[in-house]
Amino acid sequence: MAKILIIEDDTTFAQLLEGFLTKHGHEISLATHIKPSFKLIENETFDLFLIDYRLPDGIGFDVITHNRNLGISTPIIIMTSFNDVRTAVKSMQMGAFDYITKPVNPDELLMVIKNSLTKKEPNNVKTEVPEADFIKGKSAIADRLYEHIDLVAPTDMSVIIQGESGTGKEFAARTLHQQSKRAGKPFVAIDCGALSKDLAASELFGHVKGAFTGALNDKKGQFEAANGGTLFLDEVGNLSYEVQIKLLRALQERVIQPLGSTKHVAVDVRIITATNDDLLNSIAGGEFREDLYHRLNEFKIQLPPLRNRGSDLELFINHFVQLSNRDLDRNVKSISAEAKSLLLNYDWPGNLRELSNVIKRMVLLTPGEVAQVNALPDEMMISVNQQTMPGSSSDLKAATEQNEKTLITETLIKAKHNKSKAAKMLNIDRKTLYSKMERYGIA
Ligand SMILES: Nc1ncnc2c1ncn2[C@@H]1O[C@H](COP(=O)(O)OP(=O)(O)OP(=O)(O)O)[C@@H](O)[C@H]1O
Repeated sequence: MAKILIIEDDTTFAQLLEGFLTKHGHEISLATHIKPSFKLIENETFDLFLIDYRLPDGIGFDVITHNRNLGISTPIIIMTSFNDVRTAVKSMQMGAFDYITKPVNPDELLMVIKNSLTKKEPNNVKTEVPEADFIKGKSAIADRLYEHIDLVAPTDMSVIIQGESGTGKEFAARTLHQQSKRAGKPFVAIDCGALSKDLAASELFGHVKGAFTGALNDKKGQFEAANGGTLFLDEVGNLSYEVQIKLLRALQERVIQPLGSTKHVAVDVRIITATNDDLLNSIAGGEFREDLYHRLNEFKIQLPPLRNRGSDLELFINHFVQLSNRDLDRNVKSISAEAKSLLLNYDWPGNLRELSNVIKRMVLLTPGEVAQVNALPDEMMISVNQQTMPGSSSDLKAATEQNEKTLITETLIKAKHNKSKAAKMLNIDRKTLYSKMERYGIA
């Protein structure tokens, strides 16, 4: 049983969730707005937060930031409409545990809650995933990527891994460590996006008792924990300017000074950093120190977005189906042509993380051996159709075709892919619907 705070302004839906989760043994508190929820969060201890992305007085991110500043590392699940997925993936960078798209599927919700409760680690220290759960891919772009990794791994060079959210930067960092002389020593991964400004220095460099209010005992920092090994700083661009100065010093002088201590501790740590953004923009904006950037950027690895990985997409789909079969005790052996076509044509803004979530959901919703298109989020189809719309806005024929295509897609969704029903709703016969679907490439 877990104590869960739901922040959702749609009260009917919130009560539905409350009833459902109470029935599954959880204890639920409800809030409809962000501000009053802060009071609850400060006064009570929860095991999990389930938060709507759009709320009347803010967005789900505000709660993430609030918790981070208070040093609260309770997992957060963001509930978002599919249209907000692009921004929701950002919540992952900020330390939210997971997201789930609306309309919320009850089985999926239970699965996501179970995952986040079992992996309840402080969200700034990342949990390790078994190596067998990863594959490298076979495309030319994957070959080039792993050539670079093989080349730089055995050296002691600092590496910046750049890539969109969910492209597998942490996996790349772990691979670098495993292929280095430091493999027998610790690999410590820190999510700088989930660290509050105040806690970042203490987390990295440690502190002595009494260094600040709340420092009740001496604490070793992650630099010391990683001694002899590799320290992976994810979202390094989020470190404050003061911590950047301390980090630069640690790298240049190979010593750290815990907060409140006069002692210097020698450390031998290889630094690998990751960033979603081009840090050069942050340098130009004065938020990131140029000297630190050059110290960190002895070698740069660019991770490609999933939409540019060509044939790897299909490999990843099959890989995630196998993992999901194992984890969810399912037996999905194939994917229908319609569903496959959607998966291959969608542009995956949340990259491997989004793909893994969508496949997990698909497998969960497939009791038999063949996954069908209705196990995929409906909005994926709309998004794919919008991406492939032809013509410019001044081309009347193309515009009419676009409207027709969108209308057909949306009606098919409303009719739960029953084509006879969809044809009736569109006031055309089934044959015409089939020929139009074929013409517009609607799966
Ligand atoms: N090569 C891979 N094979 C299989 N799964 C992978 C691979 N790389 C990443 N993943 C999966 O994709 C998800 C995102 O990976 P990861 O956390 O490494 O991405 P990231 O780029 O560090 O994300 P962020 O920018 O949000 O920190 C994880 O669930 C991970 O298990």
